[in-house]
Amino acid sequence: MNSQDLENINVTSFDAMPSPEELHARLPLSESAAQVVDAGREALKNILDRQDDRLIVVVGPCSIHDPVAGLEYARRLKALQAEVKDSLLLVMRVYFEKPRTTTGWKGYINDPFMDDSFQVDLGMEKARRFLLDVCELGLPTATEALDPISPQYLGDLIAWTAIGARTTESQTHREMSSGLSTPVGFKNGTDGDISIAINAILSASHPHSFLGLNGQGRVSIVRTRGNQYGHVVLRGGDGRPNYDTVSVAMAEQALKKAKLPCNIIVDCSHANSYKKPELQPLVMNDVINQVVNGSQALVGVMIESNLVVGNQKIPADLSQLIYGCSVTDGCIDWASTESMLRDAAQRLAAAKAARA
Ligand SMILES: O=C[C@H](O)[C@H](O)COP(=O)(O)O
Ligand SMILES: C=C(OP(=O)(O)O)C(=O)O
Repeated sequence: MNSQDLENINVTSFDAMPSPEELHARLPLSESAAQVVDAGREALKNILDRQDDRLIVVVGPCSIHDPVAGLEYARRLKALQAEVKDSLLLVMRVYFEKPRTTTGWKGYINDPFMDDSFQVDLGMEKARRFLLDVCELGLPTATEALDPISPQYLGDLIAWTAIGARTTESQTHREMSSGLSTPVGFKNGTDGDISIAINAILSASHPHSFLGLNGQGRVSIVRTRGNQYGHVVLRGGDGRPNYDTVSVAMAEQALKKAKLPCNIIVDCSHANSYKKPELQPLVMNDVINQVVNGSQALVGVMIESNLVVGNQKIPADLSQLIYGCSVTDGCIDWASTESMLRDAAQRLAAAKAARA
């Protein structure tokens, strides 16, 4: 017997990917996109450092599956940005990698044509093209980093990163976060446990050495500095919300006990709205009340929003897809998004004026 008889028994093939440098050469970062990414990251860090009193709003589709609809969404969000920019820092959710509870479509990178052809090489290229387009419109982007290799391909176009509820406890994701160039929001677990997010912030703030890929696509020992901009994202769990004042105060106490900055973002979707998109405005309203009433810990919100309300199953005949409607979690529609963001901006501006 030799190694070949014993290894990769359950692997059917290895198909080579272009290296991160090859993809960067094909779709280079433009000067205008670079300015947007850099300014977005700086603004996020300033909010986390309390040098900027605006609220972070990570808003956009649960997942990108149609770049045409995604860009239409981005254009609308960009127009709204001008109106609310004094109170809100808008960062568009551009999620390409979906962690599934069991199985399901795993996102635009994994299966860009939604036909189980899994053309990951094209998915990565299309994802990079889309991020470039959004940044060039003038919007900073947010994504979930699920695959630890993807940031080498896309990281220069991202301003904010989430580690999801299913991976916050994973050492691989904590190590990766320690080297990411963006602030990183760690979700509480699907069972509602926030201690794993706090442990993740602590772990990611330290240097790590681990296996990864360099720009040439060569397996490397990655040595990181540690990321000082980790924070908690409360998304509810175990069928219960955790955005209320008591839950936020408990999260704040836990952060203080761990000697970490008290920076909390509330995800208005997922278990905080029982996965019912129409409840997201109520969650957002509650968070704005808390901020207006003086909460020091709440620095942002996340909203799952699309052109059209709700979600749809991926049909066998893709021509039947509803334009602008999520194929993963349900989203609020554009009109509700606009009115939620305008309302929040007005209330925050009025509270600031009253304090002045
Ligand atoms: O935000 C997305 C979903 O909640 C997450 O990917 C899990 O989805 P699933 O339970 O439908 O697999
Ligand atoms: C998967 C997501 O969230 P969570 O990790 O909180 O389930 C998401 O925001 O798309």
